[in-house]
Amino acid sequence: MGIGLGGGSSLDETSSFMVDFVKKCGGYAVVDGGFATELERHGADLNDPLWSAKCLITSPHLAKRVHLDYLNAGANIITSGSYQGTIQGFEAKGFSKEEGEGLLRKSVEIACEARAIYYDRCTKDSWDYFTHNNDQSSLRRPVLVAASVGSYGAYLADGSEYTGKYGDEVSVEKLKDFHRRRAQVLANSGADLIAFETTPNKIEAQAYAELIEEEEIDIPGWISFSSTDGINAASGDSIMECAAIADCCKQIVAIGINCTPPRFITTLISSIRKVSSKPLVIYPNSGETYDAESKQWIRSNGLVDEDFVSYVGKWQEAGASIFGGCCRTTPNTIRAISKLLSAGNSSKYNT
Ligand SMILES: C[S+](C)CC[C@H](N)C(=O)O
Ligand SMILES: N[C@@H](CCS)C(=O)O
Ligand SMILES: [Zn+2]
Repeated sequence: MGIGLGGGSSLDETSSFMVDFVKKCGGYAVVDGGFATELERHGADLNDPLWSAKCLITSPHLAKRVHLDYLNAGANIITSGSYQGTIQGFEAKGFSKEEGEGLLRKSVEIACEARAIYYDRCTKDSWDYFTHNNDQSSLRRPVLVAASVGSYGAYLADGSEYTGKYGDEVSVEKLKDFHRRRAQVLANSGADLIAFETTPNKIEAQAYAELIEEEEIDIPGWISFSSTDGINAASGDSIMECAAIADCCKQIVAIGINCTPPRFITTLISSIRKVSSKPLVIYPNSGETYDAESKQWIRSNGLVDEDFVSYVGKWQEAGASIFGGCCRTTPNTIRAISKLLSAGNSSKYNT
């Protein structure tokens, strides 16, 4: 059972959802890292139009394992394997619409099962600890399951989530039609929130915001944007204009930047802060660049986990409160982020 608001929650409850969750987690929350990256580390071949969503068909056990890896590393929010899983994409593989919808639901079920396993272990561990130490300090962390929605560009599987250049024929209406059914299915899947990830442009943010209102999507969500220059969204649209669209939507409870090099994040946070006071979720990639043709990441500089983690304090100072990693980050990254933030928290309480 999740700790989400569930259907029929009031707008007031929704608007404070993420603020309350972050408070409950101790003033910051940790998101998981690269789902696809960790699947690959376990041997999955994701060279496929469905990319990480391929595992929903071929290796659901691995998906559960990856969620558990991230929970064990300290994540408070895990994102489902539905990023590049679309009903259209499943149909192209020969599945029926109903089967495609079933695979989307399954992505959330797998994440919920991982959370249940994690909770069970925590209960057992803390009971063992309590009986031996008379201390309840190892009680379980709060965990949300976020249903991932990748952009239209992700579905195109040509890397256009990093360009946002969809062509003149792609309108807000067309994007709404593209995303409609998946958003409805995921909103009713048992997820606590929807994560609209790696959004490269303004029209897609507009499409999400309108869809949420029109379809009465009644679970909270976040919209996070990609950037390739640290100033604008990936398409070149102003990040402030993109964030302002997300800010106007009541169901959107956090705004973010993901799958963007760490070195670009601080300036983007400052820009978003000019137009929104909603919680900010930051989960950059490793700093490498994605080559859509070979489906490989190309190393652009020598960033390693430790370098990534050294930025986190600056992002917190700039006003973000939810931190994690995206592509090419691993449970080690998430473990290091968790450690750093909890050390910061205990030093606050000790001074
Ligand atoms: C976030 S990107 C690395 C996902 C994969 C991309 N949409 C592709 O299919 O090439
Ligand atoms: N969370 C996604 C990637 C977003 S860019 C995944 O790893 O499947
Ligand atoms: Zn990513």
